[in-house]
Amino acid sequence: MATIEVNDLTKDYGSVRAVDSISFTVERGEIFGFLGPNGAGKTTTIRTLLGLLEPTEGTASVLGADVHDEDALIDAKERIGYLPAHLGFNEEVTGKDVLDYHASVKGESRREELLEIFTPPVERPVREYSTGNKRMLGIVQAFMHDPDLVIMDEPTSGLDPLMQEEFNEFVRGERERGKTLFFSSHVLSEVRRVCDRVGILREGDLVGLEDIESLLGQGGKRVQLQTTDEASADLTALDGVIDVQTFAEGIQFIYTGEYNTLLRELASHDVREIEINEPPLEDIFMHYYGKDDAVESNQEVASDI
Ligand SMILES: Nc1ncnc2c1ncn2[C@@H]1O[C@H](COP(=O)(O)OP(=O)(O)OP(=O)(O)O)[C@@H](O)[C@H]1O
Repeated sequence: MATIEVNDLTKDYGSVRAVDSISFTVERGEIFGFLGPNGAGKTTTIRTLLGLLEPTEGTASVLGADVHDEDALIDAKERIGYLPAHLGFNEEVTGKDVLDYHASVKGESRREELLEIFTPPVERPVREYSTGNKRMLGIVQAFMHDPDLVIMDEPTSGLDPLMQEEFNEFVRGERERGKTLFFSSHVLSEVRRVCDRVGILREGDLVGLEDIESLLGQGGKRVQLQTTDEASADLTALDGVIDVQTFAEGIQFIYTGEYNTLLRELASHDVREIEINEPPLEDIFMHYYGKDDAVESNQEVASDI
């Protein structure tokens, strides 16, 4: 049985359809990224998986527990960690108090180990915490009972780049330990660094479900080169060349065609400088969001690459 199973899940808030009949599974040991711009339905899906919202239609299960079955879900939650997007800690108690309480309910076998990596000032009251400190406290809380599945909503928001990298490293280590991680993000580069598979959500619809490798593969390659005007004209006339941009020092385009054709064309010209690499994930993402939405999505989907 898959660690997470979602079948035709729909969630309405009154007349607003937040999630529209989505289906996917997450297998044990996977890191699954749930990607989409603001308002796509990520938080709604996550809260439904945790039994915090009732589905309007459809079913979902986590660690074999049906989300409609309250008792089964309570048992399953002992083996689940949750990091919400909005951390509603009691501001008056210390970080240590927060963790002590969590320990009494779920356990704390990894508490000290986690506090070596993520370092909220646990002796101070939460009201004095920065956003990043709160996030670190939330991460420690989510993982300290060594759960089999951890569900996280925008886990790195508020973390500085160094701590984000620590987090990515930690997440990769968890995969080695056979844990299953499900997290939402609108930061494409983050998903690219750590996920095995991604689900792409758009206005409540699951518009893509891909291995990260094939997601990157679909986007072609970005070619940047310095060459003669004649060569530039020949190259950009090839099938599969899109998004051509001309600069004083050369040209750049995305190539989705056959590699040998490109290489033959390149070999027949005088090429002074060339770089071929993956296109930015935003370009790949546009594939799912379509041209009409490109401008809007571009603004909503952040990337730090
Ligand atoms: N309590 C609510 N009542 C009414 N509509 C809601 C409620 N919560 C969310 N929505 C709507 O449901 C849709 C999905 O929201 P959701 O918070 O799940 O998206 P999201 O992908 O998590 O976005 P974000 O990245 O901004 O958190 C949005 O249109 C949102 O306005």
